[in-house]
Amino acid sequence: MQETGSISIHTENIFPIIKKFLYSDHEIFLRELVSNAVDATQKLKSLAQLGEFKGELGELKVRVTVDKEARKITISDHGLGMSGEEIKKYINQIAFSGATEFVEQYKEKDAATKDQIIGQFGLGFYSAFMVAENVEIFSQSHQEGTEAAHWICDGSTSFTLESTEKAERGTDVVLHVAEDSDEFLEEARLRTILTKYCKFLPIPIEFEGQLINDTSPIWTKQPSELTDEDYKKFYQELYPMSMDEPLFWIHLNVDYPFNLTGILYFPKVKDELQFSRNKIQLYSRQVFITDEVKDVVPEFLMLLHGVIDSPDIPLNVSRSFLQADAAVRKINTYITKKVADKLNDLFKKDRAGYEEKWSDIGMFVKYGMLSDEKFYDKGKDFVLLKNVDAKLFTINEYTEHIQANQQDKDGTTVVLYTNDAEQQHGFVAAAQERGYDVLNFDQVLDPHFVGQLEQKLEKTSFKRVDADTVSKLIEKEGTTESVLTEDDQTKLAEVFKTAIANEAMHVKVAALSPQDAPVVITQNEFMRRMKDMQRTGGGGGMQMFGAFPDSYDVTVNANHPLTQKVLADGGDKLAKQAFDLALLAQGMLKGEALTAFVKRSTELL
Ligand SMILES: Nc1ncnc2c1ncn2[C@@H]1O[C@H](COP(=O)(O)OP(=O)(O)OP(=O)(O)O)[C@@H](O)[C@H]1O
Repeated sequence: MQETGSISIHTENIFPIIKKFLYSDHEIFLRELVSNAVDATQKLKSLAQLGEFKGELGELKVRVTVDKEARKITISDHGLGMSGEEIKKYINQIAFSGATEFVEQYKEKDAATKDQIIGQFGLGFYSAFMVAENVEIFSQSHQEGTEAAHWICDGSTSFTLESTEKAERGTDVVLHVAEDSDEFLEEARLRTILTKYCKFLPIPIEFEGQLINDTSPIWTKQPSELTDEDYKKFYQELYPMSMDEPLFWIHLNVDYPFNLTGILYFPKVKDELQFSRNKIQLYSRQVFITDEVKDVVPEFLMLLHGVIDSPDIPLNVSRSFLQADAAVRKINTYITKKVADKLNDLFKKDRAGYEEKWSDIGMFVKYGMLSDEKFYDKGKDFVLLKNVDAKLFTINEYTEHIQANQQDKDGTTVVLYTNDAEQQHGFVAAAQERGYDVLNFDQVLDPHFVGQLEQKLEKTSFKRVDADTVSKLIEKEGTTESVLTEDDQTKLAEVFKTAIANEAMHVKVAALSPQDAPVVITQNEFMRRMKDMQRTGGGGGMQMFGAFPDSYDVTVNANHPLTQKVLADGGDKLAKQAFDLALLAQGMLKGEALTAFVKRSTELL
């Protein structure tokens, strides 16, 4: 038999279009052809299992070889093969119409969407023409009594089909590599592509005599069959460059209402701003698709590593469509829930181990709570708050811990925190002396997290320890009486104002305990937060706060022996000294002012 013919498709010359537009992604031809070979092999295995194929299966390997001299790449399988009629049906019709459909969709899209389609659309068999000027198929069907067939085509709509001799069952696809695709004749290049896309395919893939893949990666197995070592080993396999072991992992496995398996690893995070290059890899039936999993994995979990395998993730559509896709949304929700359950489980079953890992997982948890309401609802039970003594509490435990001592006169629980325990040491110590507890909120996300907790927790407010003098941080019933008359207080304030001589420092005299410091410099919590937000790009209405210079409250303690001495003395030297001491305690005394202070101190001594 010999036949030449013309393939009937709607678009003439799809070949140049595909070749031109898919330039950046030519390498996927190999993924497509090897996947087809694997599919054909698996189909034959299924037929054998069903008893519909009774012959010898033999060794079911897919072989890829390259002959640089002859400019040939060959992909051979021992799968179910095709008869001449089947080639006409599956290749001439299905493969070509798939490519036509692609081009039609593609032509309508704008440039940005085009970029996204590339690499997500399985172009199938036709992608061979991105690198080959001629493609041949030699195929022997598994069905007894069929002649082997030989098909040749140059990507245009005409083809030749003839019968041939082929000893073994299965299909050889031979690519005659085009002039402009020399790179694909390099063994190293082909090996890299195979390793990228075919590393976990379910049928052995041999390239130039070497096995490329692990046919049963651990995500396809049951968790009960696996040990911790297996998970760690697989992590190494996924990220050979990674130095650290993962902290823990989640084995995903769901078959209804969508199909998904995979393993998500929690990595060790060295510092918060280090964004990892190890990304989650997305597979579809063990074929690598992409590591751009945005939209499939919730944003806050992008820091995780691992693999997700799902045939239900539509790969042939654009990004905007993906976001709206119901299956993708469900996958998102499922993953979020799984991660929350795992964390909750770790927390419940091994509190000590969980606390040990907290410095690494704290950021995920807080980020998750901030970005996802549902995650907040779960996370509030296992998020931990650390105090300055490095003790960890859940939110409930903490509220209970401070309730008795840190309620103000209106019954609001006041949570005190520091964002820099070193710098605010004086304030922290003063609060602790009062029996107050102080939390450490010194991570990048903490300002936002404080804001969120304040909104969510009833009758609770948050104050940074240096937001006010210790007696005012939590306002209780009953006030301390001043030992000074009102006249004296006004006089005292004047002395300090003159001594400080700075518009940004608002002096006020208050009756604090004699044990408190003589002078305390604070920045109002509200004003400070507004300015912080403005600095981190809060924008909008915050602009006006940013425009103000930093301003501070200087509280002079009327009941402290030193301030009484200042009043008796009348001069501003002592006042200046007391003010500078307060600045010094906060690390705000610098440069010339510091030199002047040291000089004055020596004189006073
Ligand atoms: N190595 C092969 N052995 C047997 N049949 C094959 C082989 N390669 C391709 N085919 C047949 O040709 C058809 C078309 O292949 P093509 O790769 O274009 O599309 P597909 O595999 O159906 O879908 P996809 O676009 O996801 O790759 C296949 O469905 C299959 O029936």
